[in-house]
Order: sequence, then C-alpha cells, then structure tokens
Amino acid sequence: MKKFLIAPSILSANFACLGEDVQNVIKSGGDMIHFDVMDNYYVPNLTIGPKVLESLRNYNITVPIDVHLMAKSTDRLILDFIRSGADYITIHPESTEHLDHTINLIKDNDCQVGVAFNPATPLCYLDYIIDKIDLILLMSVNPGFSGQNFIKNSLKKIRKVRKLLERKNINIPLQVDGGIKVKNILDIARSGADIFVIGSAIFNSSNYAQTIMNFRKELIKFHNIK
Ligand SMILES: O=C(CO)[C@@H](O)[C@H](O)COP(=O)(O)O
Ligand SMILES: [Co+2]
Repeated sequence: MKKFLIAPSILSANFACLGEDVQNVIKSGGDMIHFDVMDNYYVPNLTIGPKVLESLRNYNITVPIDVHLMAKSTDRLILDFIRSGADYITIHPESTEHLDHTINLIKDNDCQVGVAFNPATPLCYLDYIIDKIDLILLMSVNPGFSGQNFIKNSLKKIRKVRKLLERKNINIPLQVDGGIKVKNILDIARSGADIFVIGSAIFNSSNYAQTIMNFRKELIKFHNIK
C-alpha cells in the first residue's frame, strides 16, 4: 500500500510559541516538518534561519525536518543548516549558480538533498541530476507566501514527473507544496504525489488532529476507488 506523508509547513505556525506549536502538530499526526527559509531576495519575504532550526531540534522535535531553501544558496548557509539539524535541504535551481556543486555539497555533508521546481520552471534540469537527488519538490504556488491558491496546471506537471520516475525506475519521493486543501488532496495524490506540504490549512485550523485526519480520510479514497 502506497505510503503518503503529511509535512506541515511552519510558515503558518505561531512563531511566538514555535516549539510548542510544532510539537502539537507532530502529536496531531504530522509526519515531518517543512521549514520554509526565505531571504527577501530570492523570494519577497523574510523568515527564519539556522538558529531557529537548532532551537527546534533542541526542543525535542524528533521527526525529520525538511529545509525548503528559498534563499540564495551559499555554501556557508547550507552548512549552517546541516549543522543545525536539517534532514533534507531542498534547493531551487535558480537560487544557486552551480546546481551540481550545491547538490554535492549537501550530500557530502550527510544530508539528503531535494530539488524544487517553481510552477514555470522547466523539468529539464532533472535530466542531469535525477540520479543523485533524494527528493523532488514541485511548487504548486509561486514561492514566498502561504495561503495562496493551488495552481491547477501543477497536476499536469506532477503526472509528468511521476511518469518519468516510473520510466526510469527511480524510487524517490515526489513532494508537492502550496495550496493543498482537503478538497484537492485526492487529485494531487492521484496525479502522483507522495508527500504533501500543508501550511495554512493545518495551522489556521482550530484542531490540528481533526484537520490532519480529514486529509488522511481523503487519501484513503486513493486505495478504494481509482
Ligand atoms: O514554500 C511555501 C511557500 O513559498 C510553502 O511551504 C507554504 O508555506 C505552503 O503553505 P500553504 O499554501 O499550504 O498555505
Ligand atoms: Co515550502
């Protein structure tokens, strides 16, 4: 049976009590934590850095933490995130001058590496790197903010990547990020996603456990009717 993972995006969490909020979302059923890093340069918003990641790790956060780097990816910043406890670092090809070098840097430092594609970023980068990466992230909104609407064209792109992975017999997770709600998660799953990054739909709800349960109930339909 296919295993789906739900990765709450802490961009929508309460930063005044981040540790507790993150612990709460994990207790409520979140499988991994999606840590959105923005530098007000690559994207027009500013969020959190390695120090916050280190504090979360020390706050007894035991699930994998996936750093979604929407920032100009310097070697130093990447190494700081790895030292602070990142399990995955996901980079955007446009944010690094030397994609292959950055992938090697992350892997050589014993961290898993993901590559992220914005809605209009072509998938051709994958031709040269698909064999060395651990995760593919497809953005279904333009990066920078939570609470945006899912871009419908993304379903076509998800299907395309799923077919490519099947054709090449490559078994790495396909993560989708942006605008995921209870009403569209099943379509996204049927298109080929494995990991669902969900921000506002979880953190803006009054009961995280109930909301995550509602997402899982939709995902159960994947196995029932196809
Ligand atoms: O990386 C990003 C936005 O740039 C995301 O991870 C969002 O934080 C997802 O939030 P929702 O669209 O689910 O509200
Ligand atoms: Co993200």
